[in-house]
Amino acid sequence: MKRKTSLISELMSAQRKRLVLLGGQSLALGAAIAGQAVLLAEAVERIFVQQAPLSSVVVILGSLLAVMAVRTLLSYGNGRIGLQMAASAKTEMRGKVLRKLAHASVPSALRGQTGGKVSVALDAVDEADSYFSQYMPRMMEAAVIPILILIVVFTLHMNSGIIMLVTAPFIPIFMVLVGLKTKNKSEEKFAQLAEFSGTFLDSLQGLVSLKLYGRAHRQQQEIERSSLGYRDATMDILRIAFTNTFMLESIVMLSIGIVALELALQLLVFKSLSFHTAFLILLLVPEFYSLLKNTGTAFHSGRTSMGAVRKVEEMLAETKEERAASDRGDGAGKTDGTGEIGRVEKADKADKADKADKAEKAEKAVKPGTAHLDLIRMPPSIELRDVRFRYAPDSFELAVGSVSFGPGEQIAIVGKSGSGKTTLLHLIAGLLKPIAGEVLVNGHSLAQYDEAAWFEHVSYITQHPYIFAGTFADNIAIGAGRDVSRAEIVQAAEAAGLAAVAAELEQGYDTFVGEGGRGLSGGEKQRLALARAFLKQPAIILFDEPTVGLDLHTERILQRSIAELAKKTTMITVAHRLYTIRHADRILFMDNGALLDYGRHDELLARLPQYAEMVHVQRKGGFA
Ligand SMILES: Nc1ncnc2c1ncn2[C@@H]1O[C@H](COP(=O)(O)OP(=O)(O)OP(=O)(O)O)[C@@H](O)[C@H]1O
Repeated sequence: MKRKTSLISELMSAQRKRLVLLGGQSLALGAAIAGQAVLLAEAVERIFVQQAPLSSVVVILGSLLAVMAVRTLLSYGNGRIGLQMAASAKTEMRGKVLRKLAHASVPSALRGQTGGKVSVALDAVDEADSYFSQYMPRMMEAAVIPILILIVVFTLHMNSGIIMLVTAPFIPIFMVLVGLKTKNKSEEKFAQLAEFSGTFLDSLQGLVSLKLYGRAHRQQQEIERSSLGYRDATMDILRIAFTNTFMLESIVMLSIGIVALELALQLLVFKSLSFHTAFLILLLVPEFYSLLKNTGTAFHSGRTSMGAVRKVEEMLAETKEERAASDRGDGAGKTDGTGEIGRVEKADKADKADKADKAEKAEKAVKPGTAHLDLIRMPPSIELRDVRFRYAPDSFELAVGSVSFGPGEQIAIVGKSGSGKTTLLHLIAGLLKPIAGEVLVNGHSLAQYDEAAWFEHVSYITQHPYIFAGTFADNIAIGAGRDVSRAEIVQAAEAAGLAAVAAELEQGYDTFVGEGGRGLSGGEKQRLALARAFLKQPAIILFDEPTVGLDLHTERILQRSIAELAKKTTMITVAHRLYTIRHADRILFMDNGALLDYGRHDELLARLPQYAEMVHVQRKGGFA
């Protein structure tokens, strides 16, 4: 049998008490099975062979009923323990998956299909059920009861014991052969299911675009292809399951037949066996094989489950690797540290030594995990020190030199599309980790801060804020991260210019918005994000200014709200409007991943031709 997955070992070791109980109950079950056969053989012998009166077997029949009841209770008990083990293992597994997904870095969260991840978190975890609810109890029973029956048979009649001993291994051997095949097929099935779920969800989310671009039919074919792949993988497993059952039944019937023939010969031809012994053995033999056969069936579902657990394990390992990579500062976790980055750093040896020296000093100054104490000085000073970042080894590289922002400064990041503005914003937010250099907050590396403590001070207003299915008020309240009163929500909404929007809603602040509720326009969504920020009162606001033109009225409301919010915060804006740019304390001009220059509007206008050109273009476009 293949080695168990380490996740299964981990989950099983948490269930030690239940396993011991299962072992104990299985032993008692074995004794009940043997006892039941002994009592039944005795009753039949007395009634039919010795022709004894019924009154003389009343005690035996009463005991038989009692043993049968105990046997039923013990079987039920084993099933219950199995279900309990499955429930707690699934809870643990799902918890692990959700924790990993929740703590994944931004690049790894964006990687892969959402539907595939959902399928692993829900379906694969559910499929793991039978490993604990069926496979483990049956395996435990198979490890104890058949041995007990064999001992009884050997003491009664050596030949029958030998036949059972010789034929029994065929069942586990067959199980292993089939099981190995099933596990591979099961892994294939889950890969197919994840692909199918991913394709389906992607198609649903992009349905409008697919229709507009006439790609709906192709996508339909794609869904059909992946659903057929899933069907075929499932059918393969079912085919193996049916063959498995047929083969097991055949082996069992043949083995029982051989033992019965041998008993008949000894009883009738050689007359070396009493009816009582022969009948008792004949009662025990089917129990013996049926246990092994049930184990075979459970083994099949156990292997299917292991394939599913393997999928969960892969997902957990993937996230672990990425975390390890991002902790090492490998950017998106794709670099191996010996590639181009290594070469660049070799060429820059002196600089690197200097940096290492500085990093060591910073390390000594602040022990990891204690740096959040320095988040008291808010808004903080932020410094970028030779920050470099890359999504993947051969992809776009961002390299900003050194620049620092004082507490409460208003920073605008400008540049052409694709120049790295959002990437820089994410690096400052700590959503991406630099592959070289560091982002310092209040003089300490951002990497040393407790992530949750840092995020408590940050609000990030993207161009497409997430609106979840809930009321308008709930969607604002999420910004606070604590219980807030209706008055506070209304105040935040008013500050963000949302009061009029709320007044127009059918049920005001209690109107359902988001999925399945009322939709919101782009401008309304951004104002909702601003309202969240008003509630949160962060020390740093990262703002991705809308590129699409808003109407003048909305634009004014937004500007007023942002100016109000900016009073007590460091605000870093990916700016597209000349108004924002001109009012910034400092403008960072990005070009193809490099920070070309920074300064105030008039300074850049005087010394950076690219900036002057951008301003000129914007003026012509009427953005000013
Ligand atoms: N998750 C990602 N994986 C790989 N490359 C990425 C990823 N996100 C962005 N990029 C690439 O990084 C470069 C910079 O992207 P970024 O979004 O920072 O630019 P930007 O200046 O904000 O652009 P825009 O103004 O159009 O939003 C682009 O070439 C983009 O293709």
